[in-house]
Amino acid sequence: MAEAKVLSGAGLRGQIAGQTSLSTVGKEGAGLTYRGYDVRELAAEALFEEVAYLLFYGELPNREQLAAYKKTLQELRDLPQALKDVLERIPKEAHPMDVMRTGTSMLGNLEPEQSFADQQAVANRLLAVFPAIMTYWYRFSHEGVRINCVSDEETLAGHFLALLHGEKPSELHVKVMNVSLILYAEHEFNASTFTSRVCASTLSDLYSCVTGAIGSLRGPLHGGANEAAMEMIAQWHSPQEAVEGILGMLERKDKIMGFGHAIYRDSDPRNEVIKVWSKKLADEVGDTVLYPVSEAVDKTMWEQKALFPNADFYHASAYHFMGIPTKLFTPIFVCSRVTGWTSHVFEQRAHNRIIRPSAQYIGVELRRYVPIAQR
Ligand SMILES: CC(=O)SCCNC(=O)CCNC(=O)[C@H](O)C(C)(C)COP(=O)(O)OP(=O)(O)OC[C@H]1O[C@@H](n2cnc3c(N)ncnc32)[C@H](O)[C@@H]1OP(=O)(O)O
Ligand SMILES: O=C([O-])CC(=O)C(=O)O
Repeated sequence: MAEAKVLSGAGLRGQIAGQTSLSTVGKEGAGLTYRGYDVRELAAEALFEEVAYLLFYGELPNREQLAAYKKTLQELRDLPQALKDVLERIPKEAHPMDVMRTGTSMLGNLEPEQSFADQQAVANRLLAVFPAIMTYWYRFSHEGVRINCVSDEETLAGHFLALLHGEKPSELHVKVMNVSLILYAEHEFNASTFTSRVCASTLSDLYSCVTGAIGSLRGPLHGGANEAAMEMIAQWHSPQEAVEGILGMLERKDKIMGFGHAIYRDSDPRNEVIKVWSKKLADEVGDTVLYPVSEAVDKTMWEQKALFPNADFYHASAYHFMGIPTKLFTPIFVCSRVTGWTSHVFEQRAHNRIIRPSAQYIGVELRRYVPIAQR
């Protein structure tokens, strides 16, 4: 047996667990890059579809390539009837992340990945269909409406908002959703991506890799934090109340959702971007509570714990200002991160060895079996 090193820290922190050419996270002076591009530049300039193409194919598309890729995705938006039937049977009280997980799994039964040669087609299908999975279930179970899963919207950002609200979204909202999808697209070996790579390393199919990743993203320490942050800030009616609330939570040693990070040490580069857009949306809706409350929490966390808002914190208020129900926040993360997950699966498959670390045994020493009558 190969000799294994015992790790000192929990959570595999600081261990290099594989290679990627997709992104860098927290690299000195670089913040967050996707295939060498600064995420802040991409968020300012690019379309989410361009970023998806970049992750999948390694380079930004030219005008023709982008037009063709957008068209491919547009043509894949509709849901098969059997999937609609399943979504109609999921109760209103279900968590939408469970709906996304079930939707992915059901599609994997209806349109299985026949061979790894199909992997890009499956990734495109999932990317194109997630907004409809989420909104078809949501609007059927909450409003009794069977929506048309196809829209005239050119981009995935606009398409999602159009399906959710049943009307053409404003330019500002499409822009912010596009930025949000770019910010969430890829993040190296985070928990959900690592889940997808572990699954891929057994040579499993792409739907299984994505289903596992959704389960992993669901938790409040990972993607679920945007929803948890919203629930937290929504309870305060003024910055003063928020400061008192946070101080009380810190006193009780509660985790403050939307703050801190496993890799970044003093800021999350995605935060500065979404914070600006959240402020613009606050001004648009004439908000005088939620944004000031968020800023008060931000300031107090820095003063008290030197903890900074991660990508999730100002996403909460930004999504809220766009009229998105809180329980749909984390599924939007899925709509974006599916690009990162599937790109990682492709990398894993291209240079695969089954991921199988060792454990340090801390249980009892070898002992003899005791017959049941003698116990
Ligand atoms: C898109 C994303 O997935 S970003 C992450 C989203 N998750 C959240 O926002 C949940 C809240 N944050 C957290 O739970 C953590 O910061 C994590 C899970 C993101 C990272 O966890 P770790 O890598 O273990 O954090 P780290 O090692 O920096 O923690 C250092 C100390 O700060 C504390 N701390 C870290 N984050 C927080 C927080 N949000 N609230 C209160 N205390 C915190 C830790 O408890 C730890 O204290 P200790 O040394 O007394 O145990
Ligand atoms: O990298 C992480 O641990 C979590 C994160 O920010 C992400 O997945 O976007």
